[in-house]
Amino acid sequence: MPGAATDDMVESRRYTQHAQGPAAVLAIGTENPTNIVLQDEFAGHYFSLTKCNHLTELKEKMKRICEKSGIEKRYMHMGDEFIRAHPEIIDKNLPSLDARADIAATEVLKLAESAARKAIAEWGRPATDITHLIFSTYSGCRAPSYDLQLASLLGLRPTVSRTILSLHGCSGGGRALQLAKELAENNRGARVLVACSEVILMCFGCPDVTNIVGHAIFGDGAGAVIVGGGPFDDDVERPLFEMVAASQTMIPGTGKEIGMQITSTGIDFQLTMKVPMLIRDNIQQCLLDAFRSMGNTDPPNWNDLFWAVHPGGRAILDSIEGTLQLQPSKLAASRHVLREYGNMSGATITFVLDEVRRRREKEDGEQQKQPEWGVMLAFGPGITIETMVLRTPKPCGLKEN
Ligand SMILES: CC(C)(COP(=O)(O)OP(=O)(O)OC[C@H]1O[C@@H](n2cnc3c(N)ncnc32)[C@H](O)[C@@H]1OP(=O)(O)O)[C@@H](O)C(=O)NCCC(=O)NCCSC(=O)CC(=O)O
Repeated sequence: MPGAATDDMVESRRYTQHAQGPAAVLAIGTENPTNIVLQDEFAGHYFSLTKCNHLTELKEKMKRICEKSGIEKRYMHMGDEFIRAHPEIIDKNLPSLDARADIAATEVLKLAESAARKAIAEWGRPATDITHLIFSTYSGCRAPSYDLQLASLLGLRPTVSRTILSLHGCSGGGRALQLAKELAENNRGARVLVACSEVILMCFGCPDVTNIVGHAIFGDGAGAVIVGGGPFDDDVERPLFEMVAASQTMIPGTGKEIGMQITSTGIDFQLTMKVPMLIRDNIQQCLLDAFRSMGNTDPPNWNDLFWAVHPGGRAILDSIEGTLQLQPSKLAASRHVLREYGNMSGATITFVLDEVRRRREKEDGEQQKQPEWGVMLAFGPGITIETMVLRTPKPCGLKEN
């Protein structure tokens, strides 16, 4: 029977097990395959590769989409040789899930490992100090899965607490970072490795009108982030973004607007034309809710913030910029990532965070300081919007209290 002393012990343990202050991003690493696909050559290449040159109208539509995509290049593991070796990938009448899953098992892990090693090197502490691992991908088909394999490859401790997130699509990175924040803040000393790794191999196939936008914008990439709460090891750890408040919202009745389904012929996906408009119509409320959850009754001027927005597509960035009346520079990091890498689904947001901090460091050198407060936004099936309020940490020596 628990007595009073036991209650006190439990309460005191609950108190001492919390971190000091909000969790923070402590390091970021990214990786892509070496194979580059140029966007202005993509339509011709893709229709030849899939043997669909006879679909002339669709091919012309693909060219128009590529021109308007805001993308210059993407990275893709899969090339011509792979398709020649696996003709079932482009034949809807043949099962191809096994072949896809075999290759993905190697490539998803390889990209994640490289991104994670970069993040750990930047963090500066040994990999064995990682207490939690969250892995997000839409390419997982097996157990034990990528989380366990990555933990082994990196030499993490056997007690590392692992979680795998599956098929969250482009919101997977945002979700993983929110979970990492919760874990870091509720477990003093926790250091959470978030790894997001995506290869389009699982989805690649012949074009149709529902998937043509996806084939024109998705690419391969992996991002890794180390998240931890205070106290920090001031000799080594350098917080990059404080993760102040986070929330997830779904837009009711929009389950069919972004969809992914595993079939014997790979992942079928669709994106409807309503996606940019639905995000535009709901984004302001998500932001207001996020700031009100922190006790701010007056929302900030959106142009006083820095922005790390998942570049789901050029039209999504345009619609957010338009509805919030953002200055063009505000989404520059997101547009840069879209231009240089395309949409790498759940991994993309880690590239955007990396780009925001790179720009901040450059601007700080030039004395054009970025705003202290910012927002991270990611979108995925649901439609789900992941919102996180971020803050630039004060330089060492200027810390409050
Ligand atoms: C595709 C675009 C680059 C096209 O640019 P514009 O809209 O400016 O140009 P546009 O209106 O002339 O459209 C060019 C052609 O594309 C067609 N088109 C546009 N959107 C389409 C869609 N979703 N499905 C099929 N076709 C589409 C138009 O009808 C038009 O055909 P025609 O020329 O024949 O008239 C843009 O609409 C865009 O960025 N859309 C958002 C893409 C998106 O949904 N991303 C979310 C990814 S999912 C994600 O990030 C989360 C996740 O995966 O989980």
